Amino acid sequence: MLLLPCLTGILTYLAIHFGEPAGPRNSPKAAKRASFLLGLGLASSCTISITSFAVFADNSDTSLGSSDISGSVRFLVNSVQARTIWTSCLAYVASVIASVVCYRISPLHPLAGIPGPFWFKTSKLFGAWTAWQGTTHLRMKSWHDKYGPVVRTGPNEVSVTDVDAMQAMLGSSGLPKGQFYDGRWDPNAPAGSLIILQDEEHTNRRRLWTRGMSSQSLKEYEVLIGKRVNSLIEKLESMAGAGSSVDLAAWISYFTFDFMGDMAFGGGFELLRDSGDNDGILDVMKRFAMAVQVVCHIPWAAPYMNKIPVFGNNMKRLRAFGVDAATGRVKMGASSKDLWYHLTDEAGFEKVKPSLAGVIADGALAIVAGADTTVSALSSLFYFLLSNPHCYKRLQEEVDAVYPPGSDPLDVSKHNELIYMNACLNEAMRLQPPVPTSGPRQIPLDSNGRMAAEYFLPPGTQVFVPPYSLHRDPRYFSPSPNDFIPDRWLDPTKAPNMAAFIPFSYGPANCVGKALARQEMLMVMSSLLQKLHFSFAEGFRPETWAESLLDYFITIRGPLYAEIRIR
Ligand code: HEM
Repeated sequence: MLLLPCLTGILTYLAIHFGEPAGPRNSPKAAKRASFLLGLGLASSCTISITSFAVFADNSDTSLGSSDISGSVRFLVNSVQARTIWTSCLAYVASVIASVVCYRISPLHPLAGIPGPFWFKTSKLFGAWTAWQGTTHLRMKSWHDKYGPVVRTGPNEVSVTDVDAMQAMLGSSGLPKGQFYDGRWDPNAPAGSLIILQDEEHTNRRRLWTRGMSSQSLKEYEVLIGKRVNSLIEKLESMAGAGSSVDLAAWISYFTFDFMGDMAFGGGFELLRDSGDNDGILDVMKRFAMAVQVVCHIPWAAPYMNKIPVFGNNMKRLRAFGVDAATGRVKMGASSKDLWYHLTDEAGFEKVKPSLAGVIADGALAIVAGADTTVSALSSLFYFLLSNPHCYKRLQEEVDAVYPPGSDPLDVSKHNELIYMNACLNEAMRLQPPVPTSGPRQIPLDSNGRMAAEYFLPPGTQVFVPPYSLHRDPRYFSPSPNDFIPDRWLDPTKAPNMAAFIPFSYGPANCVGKALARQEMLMVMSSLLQKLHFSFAEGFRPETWAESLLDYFITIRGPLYAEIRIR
């Protein structure tokens, strides 16, 4: 009797698999089609089972057509037909799942030859669970250590840490973003932000960003950065003293969010002034980042997830924040050529005026992408400097030479003299890249596939190039790839393979804010080190910092307690 639902289950799977229309698997459209086929298969298998039961068994004491409600309930619980329905359903569902899993682990699957962890080949749910735990970067690293430079990390997904494949994956002739990014769409927002756009839309929007990040634009932002750096120093000075214990990571985040608010919306946060996040917006962003990272692994679930209040509410609050900030900026008008000025094309370079909805989405993106990443980089830099006092001492000497007491540490014309600081910053971003796994690219469905090392990747495969694994790969960063050694960036005879260093990603969708981030980080580090001295706070266990770092596309951090003294 179970044979029929099992056969229907296998047939449904084959219909879903071979009838796949052109378009990404797992996309909401494909999910809808699969749901329809599954529903149809389920109904058919139950009907077939019941009919065949009626033919072969004596069912005289029970009636399927009963109009008495309590009788129907009794029927569903007790009757032989009901048991047949339940068992048919279970057999059907089990056979669909078994067909999917068997195909994915079978030699027939086009990624069958690529090594990888067994369970992750069977379903993306394992990837989603790992994402929820924030440990994707660590798992990927351990898999690359075990299986080599190309690892199968999902049913139709691989991770590649081979620099020779980098150009083909991320470079100018590289791949479009993967369906992973579909999970970042807010279905209720009228426009998406730059990070989720593709093709021409991406190129057009990116042009506005590129103008906003030109060297001339960066000059305009110096004043904004300087103002917030001075507020940060004032606040830290007021807390300084022997025995002080200040959460440096939190204070640096107040600084970066205040600055990004100024730059994107002409204001919006006053975290430094308030000495904290009174409105809880940072918390909303953190919870949003966590939820969205899970959805990205199962993008077909995005429309359903938005209906779950915890997730939907965070998205709503974030959207409301963007709209409020934008409304404020429009009312206030331009006081300087901030990012908003460029994103709205106030200078009138574009033939078609950018939509307000797109600018709002990008303003919010600037804050999430620009502030959080910079805090992670700076906090990690402090962690490594305080853990390696000889490096701290050498950096302090450089800052004292370039910006002696009384000189202006915000003078960016001296940034090219900060050679050791740049090396320290590179080394911190190498060991703890603020975007540890980054998002995957995808081999287009209408292409002939690509090669990665000796493996063929068929159309539709998502490809991760995870910075955390790449940056700790002994082939590219030796000796001691897990140690903080800024000198590796200074000695030309031991120069690391720069192609393997991708904290800002690589290619046409790399970080558009890279130059701004570097300028901002050098300005704030020079100022802090000129005026203050830092050490780990009494009783703080530094190892808890590294343990606290979780991968939610951006990095979520724990506290970093330091004792601060005025120099
Ligand atoms: C240390 C600081 C930073 C790091 C490490 C960093 C890293 C990255 C990475 C790895 C990506 C690519 C993500 C992907 O593959 O989808 C990215 C994209 C992006 N970043 Fe940054 N970022 C930093 C600072 C900034 C700043 C200051 C801004 C300015 C607002 C910014 C704006 C963006 C934007 C808009 C994108 C999307 C680019 C696109 O899709 O074309 N980032 N960033």
